[in-house]
Amino acid sequence: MKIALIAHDKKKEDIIQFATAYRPILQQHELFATGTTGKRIMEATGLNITRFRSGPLGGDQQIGSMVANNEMDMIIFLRDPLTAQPHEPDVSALMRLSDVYQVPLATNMGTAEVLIKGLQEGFMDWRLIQHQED
Ligand SMILES: O=C(CO)COP(=O)(O)O
Repeated sequence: MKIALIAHDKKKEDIIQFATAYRPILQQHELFATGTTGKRIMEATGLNITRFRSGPLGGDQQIGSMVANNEMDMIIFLRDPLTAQPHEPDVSALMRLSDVYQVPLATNMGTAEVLIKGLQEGFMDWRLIQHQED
């Protein structure tokens, strides 16, 4: 599966903890991230991650483009709900596209844990069938 990992600045430590805790699961998949998030996770965990631009410079849009091409299976996006983001339209656009294409997207740690455990249990296997149809 192709999984995107994204976190706003105040959630970077949280996503590093998440990636560390679930490293054995994550390393079985193809990982993508926005620029700074990916760099921080790679440094902390050694996971192999394809990095896009930083969020404010278009990284969310690049991941959105993968969603629109049906090339992204899951998004973990730990958002900071208490800080205004200069690129809020890009953030909203990514969430909108995920809804358009039925791509599971977690915006907080609680949902992220459910998604990653569900992934391990095979709850995402429907995406494999969809890939075969493309
Ligand atoms: O701003 C972001 C998502 O909207 C994240 O970008 P960075 O990973 O580059 O900090």
